[in-house]
Amino acid sequence: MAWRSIYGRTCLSSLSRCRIHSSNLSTNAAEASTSQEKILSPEEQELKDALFRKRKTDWKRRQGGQSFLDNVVINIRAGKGGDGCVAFHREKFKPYGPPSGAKGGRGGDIYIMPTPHLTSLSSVPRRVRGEAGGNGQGTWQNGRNGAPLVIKVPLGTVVRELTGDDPRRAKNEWEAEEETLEGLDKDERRTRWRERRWVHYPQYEDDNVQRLEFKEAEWEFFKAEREIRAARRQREASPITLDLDKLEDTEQPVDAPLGQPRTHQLGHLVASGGIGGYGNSHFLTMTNRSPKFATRGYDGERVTLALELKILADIGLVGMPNAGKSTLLRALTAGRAKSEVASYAFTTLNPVVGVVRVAEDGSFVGGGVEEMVHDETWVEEKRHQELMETGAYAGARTRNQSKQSDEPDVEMFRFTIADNPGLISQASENVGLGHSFLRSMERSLALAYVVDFAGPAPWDEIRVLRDELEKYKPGMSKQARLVIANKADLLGAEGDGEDVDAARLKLQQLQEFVRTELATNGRAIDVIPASAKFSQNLRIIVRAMRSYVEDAQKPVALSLNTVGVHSI
Ligand SMILES: Nc1nc2c(ncn2[C@@H]2O[C@H](COP(=O)(O)OP(=O)(O)OP(=O)(O)O)[C@@H](O)[C@H]2O)c(=O)[nH]1
Ligand SMILES: [Mg+2]
Repeated sequence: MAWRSIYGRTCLSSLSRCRIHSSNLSTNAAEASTSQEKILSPEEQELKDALFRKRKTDWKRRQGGQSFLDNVVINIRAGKGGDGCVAFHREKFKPYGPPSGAKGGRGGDIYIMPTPHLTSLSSVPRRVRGEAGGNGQGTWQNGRNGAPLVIKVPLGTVVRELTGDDPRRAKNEWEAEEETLEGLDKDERRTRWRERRWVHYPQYEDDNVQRLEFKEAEWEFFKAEREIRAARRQREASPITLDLDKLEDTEQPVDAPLGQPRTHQLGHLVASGGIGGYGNSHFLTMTNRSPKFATRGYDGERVTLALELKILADIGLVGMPNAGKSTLLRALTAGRAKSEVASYAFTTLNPVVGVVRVAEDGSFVGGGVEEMVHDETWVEEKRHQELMETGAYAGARTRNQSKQSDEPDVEMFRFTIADNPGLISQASENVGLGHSFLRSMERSLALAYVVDFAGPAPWDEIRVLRDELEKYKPGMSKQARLVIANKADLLGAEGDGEDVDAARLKLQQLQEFVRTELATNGRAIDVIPASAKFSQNLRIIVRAMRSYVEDAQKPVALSLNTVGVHSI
């Protein structure tokens, strides 16, 4: 403990030194930057911003999509079995009692279970060690079993066991033992092998190994171990793959230690604990009345699992950069989903999920205010800052206070919606941000194309998006149920009849394109003109999205009981 605290103090003091040092640095840097800002002309500033954004997107692209999703590799060791015991019963007037050494307990199993309370894999430990079984004791007392351990992961986690020569895989229990025996000659190997498997009565080891009974027991032990190894190899041939996107609330009986519940919600078994060793009473035979050896417990299974969290949003937004996906997400969630909005391409670098809460009358939280403008984030921040400085917020009501008037009273339904990075032509060849982020949408219940309706040919955008979805995964474009023609406010903005007619014609053209060229699973794709920025037509979008989610959830609810559970 002493060295720990000393170590801690040293670290802290050096840290605080660093902080002082860095704060000096930052003041200098701030001074430098203010002086630089003064010198930069607007064009230069713009160029600097553009370079910064380019660097940001390039960096993201170099990640190869790995940082879009939560990916972790965890190393699991189930508990070791407890050792058997060598003991003899002793009683008054009974100096040579029978062997009374009992069995060791079983090592704790490791389970994995999805839970709705987690949203990321950050809290999942990278190293998991199961509880070891207790050693057996004299007077026939078996060791206690190790308690099972449940690893909790967020709903929507995909679990894969790493096998073969994957460099991230840790050695399994047999390979680990083999490694310790490497380079030893035959006799030494045999001695080590015995040491790991047998417990001897004090000072009887040399005697034991000469005895015929021991040799016979060793041979039996060897045969049993061979079977265990074969079973393990067989298990490894079908690696664990689990798709944990459904909650499980079934209780399973457990072999828990005394004082713990007999049934537990465990989830899926991923590593079994080692079997406990036999006590010397197990080796009692007609010929060997006082066996002076017992076996040790087996190591628990060791597995390496790769966990990947797929963001499970009910609706995924797909669109080219700048189409207004992030603005739409903010508008639908009343600004609660903090997705950045700006007028340059690839503002959004990671998927962002928001929750849309719908009331019985079809209105949604935050959607009651028709005139609400969702502008670019920096513009909004600036506006807020100004209002703050002028004191306009002094009498403002809190969210809860304003709830009664602005928000629907009863939330009847909620669904999640994911804003994604922009998808562009040739994304499959790693242009733009690539298309690996589509993984997070693979399992969305429905996809919605978001296009810039004010652009010259919104149908071309849809064509590109559809092709890229198909290149990522054939058939994925059939998940699309909706086309949102965003920025409709820019058409017919002059208010004269001609403009409005032209906008109507364009909408008809778009609908015609969608009807004739987009493949569906026998369902019509809706086309809804809207303005995310000025919160127009959003209720219709929410109603449509709600119906897709309800449609998709019906068959899921029916097949809940038939979902295959992987057991090992
Ligand atoms: N006039 C108008 N402008 C909009 C509308 N929706 C979004 N915009 C503007 O379009 C620009 C891009 O919006 P974003 O929401 O960042 O677009 P995005 O699709 O998320 O872009 P990326 O994140 O780069 O893929 C911003 O300047 C928005 O203010 C709209 O309905 N009308
Ligand atoms: Mg965006």
